[in-house]
Amino acid sequence: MEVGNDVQPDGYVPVICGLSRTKLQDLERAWDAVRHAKRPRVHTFIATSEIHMKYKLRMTEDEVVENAVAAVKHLRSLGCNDIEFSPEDAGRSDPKFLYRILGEVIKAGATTLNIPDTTGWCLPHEFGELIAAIKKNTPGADNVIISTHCQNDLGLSTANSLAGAQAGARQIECTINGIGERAGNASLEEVVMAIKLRGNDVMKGLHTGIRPVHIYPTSKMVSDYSGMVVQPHKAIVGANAFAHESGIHQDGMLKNRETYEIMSPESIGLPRQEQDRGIVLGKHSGRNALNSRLRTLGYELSQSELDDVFNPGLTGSGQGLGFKALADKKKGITDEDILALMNDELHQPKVIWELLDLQPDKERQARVDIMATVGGMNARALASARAPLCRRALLLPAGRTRVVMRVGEIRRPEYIPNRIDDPNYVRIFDTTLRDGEQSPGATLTSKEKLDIARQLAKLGVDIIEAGFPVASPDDFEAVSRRRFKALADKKKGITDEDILALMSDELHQPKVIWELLDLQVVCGTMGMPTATVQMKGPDGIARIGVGVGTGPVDAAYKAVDSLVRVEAELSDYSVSSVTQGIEALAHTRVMIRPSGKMSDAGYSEHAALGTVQRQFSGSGANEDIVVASARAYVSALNKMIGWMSVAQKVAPRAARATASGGAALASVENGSSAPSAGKDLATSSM
Ligand SMILES: CC(=O)SCCNC(=O)CCNC(=O)[C@H](O)C(C)(C)COP(=O)(O)OP(=O)(O)OC[C@H]1O[C@@H](n2cnc3c(N)ncnc32)[C@H](O)[C@@H]1OP(=O)(O)O
Ligand SMILES: CC(C)C(=O)C(=O)O
Repeated sequence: MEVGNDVQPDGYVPVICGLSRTKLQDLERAWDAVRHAKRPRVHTFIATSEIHMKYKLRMTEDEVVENAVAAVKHLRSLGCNDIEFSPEDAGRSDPKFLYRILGEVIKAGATTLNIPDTTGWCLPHEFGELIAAIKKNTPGADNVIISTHCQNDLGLSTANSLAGAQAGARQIECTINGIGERAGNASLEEVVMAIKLRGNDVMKGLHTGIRPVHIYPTSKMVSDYSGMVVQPHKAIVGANAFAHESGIHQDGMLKNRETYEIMSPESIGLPRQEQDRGIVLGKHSGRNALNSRLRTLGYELSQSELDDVFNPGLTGSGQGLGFKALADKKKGITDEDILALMNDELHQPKVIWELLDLQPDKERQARVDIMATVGGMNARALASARAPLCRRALLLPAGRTRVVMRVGEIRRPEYIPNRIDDPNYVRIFDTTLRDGEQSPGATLTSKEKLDIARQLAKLGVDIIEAGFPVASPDDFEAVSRRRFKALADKKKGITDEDILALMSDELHQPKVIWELLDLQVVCGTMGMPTATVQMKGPDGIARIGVGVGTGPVDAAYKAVDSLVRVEAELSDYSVSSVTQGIEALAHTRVMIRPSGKMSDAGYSEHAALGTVQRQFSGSGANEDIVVASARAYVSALNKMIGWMSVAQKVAPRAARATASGGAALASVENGSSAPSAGKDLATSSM
């Protein structure tokens, strides 16, 4: 899908927007980046608070108004007729000055007025009053769209955005997972779901065009790509958002899920087994939750049997370890734990499914052939699961539920830059790719940005702010590549710059330069942890490397380093389990940066931090934590090598910076029979 040009069957195509200061050079670059989109928009801004004007801009009010008006007029003269203007730090600006500057930019041709609470200073009632006052006192405000852009410094960004919409704003700027500068931005998923659930009853019918079933996959993608982990208790998309730990809640959930859930996980694209109901068995669980899980596992217990399993100490049977005692010792009780608890002659399950055949295959999959008698009829099914989950596989057919996701009815009015025909429609303006990427530590490659933009289009966001084109060649490319195919179609002469941008596009894919084939680790209390890896290099030849480290992961990384031979420092490493239990899938994220002889390489400009060394993220998932860790590391190394090869080709500044890194690579190459990343840089940039 060519984001910004391909029209979806219902007529939807997102607006593609680029951000720009009021400087002519920025404006032209931004327009150049977006103008081939079907619906191009430029967003220009200048600060209006006393503190920003005096210390940052060193401009008077009159000069600020003059700059703003000139910028909007210049954009009009370039042919841009969808123009958004923001008075930066509006939340701390004098409202009277805001009415003045906003009135002037409307006269000059602005179509959307965005009101940023840049420092997250306002309380919800204040921000709502500010929006209402702007609508009331700004000449011409009735003929434009008023928008909100709320930062989260006091944790109020979602509340402020909603207060703004209730006061008349019809565009909300937000980011996926709420990522952004400092404490982040209003989170798209929170804003959208609040409007979806409460828009009708308490917000006078407000609604959006977002398709919520795409929320969870989008959140996951942004988190994986940016390396910004979502906190477990984050509203809507956090790992615990639909999990229930305590007995009273679990009991309620089993009786009716609306007792503790105001939306279903399926509605945001997170499938859940119906009979699970998000119940996490643990020390706070009660009998009802335990009994429900036992039934799912095939056990039908009488009340006294259940009491016995739940807490043998209480029933006086005193036989074995009960559920409560086990839960006290262990965080998170899995099906395997329960099966072990029940591994007692007294508690054999009723035979519902009978195992006929079990066949582990080469890919460590177990296939089971099972037979069931359901309602007097014989049924037979084949199921498979990864070894060692043979038992799980047995349970699959009984437990599987098909989750049907409904997109729901979307009422999206025709797109007119300064008008919304439906008075209650709120446009969703996503700024993940610009403001979100301003999160210190977040890095996104062009390919990742394009993937996210595609996902945002699936989600149905009205406007995608794709970047700040003047910031760097990378940012320009990230905005403009959304329409490159269309550019090639329309443009008669493709310039060198176009070709370089396209080339960097190809090279920017985190393509597999080095591939991890096999990994074996020996570790324990005796001796040194040692890892052996087999990897396929850029020349397609498989080689074996060995490393000794302080632990198994360190040893694996050293083994990878012995083959890849680029100098990288691990700046962050985290591991989380995707599912519960001993067989849980480990999900590992790493961040690396060039080091040693290459430490001069990979610099780029960051809005908040100035010149910063780029970091490269990678993630990997596997049942084996060391394999997951090695995959994440190799993926980050591939990204770093890919980025540096592009930097050498398309960005003169980066090329200077990478010169010493390149030399280091070349010297490695000379002394080694393995192909170095340097050789790959040379060949892949041809
Ligand atoms: C609230 C926000 O999120 S705003 C968006 C923040 N995003 C970014 O900054 C994107 C990344 N930024 C960059 O790459 C760089 O800062 C650039 C390319 C935009 C500018 O780089 P430089 O020209 O080297 O300027 P630098 O960043 O050092 O300083 C900013 C300059 O812009 C001026 N400026 C800031 N905002 C504006 C504005 N809206 N309109 C005009 N000038 C502005 C500042 O006063 C300062 O001017 P000075 O150099 O005369 O003192
Ligand atoms: C550019 C503006 C809208 C901004 O990001 C802010 O003020 O926070």
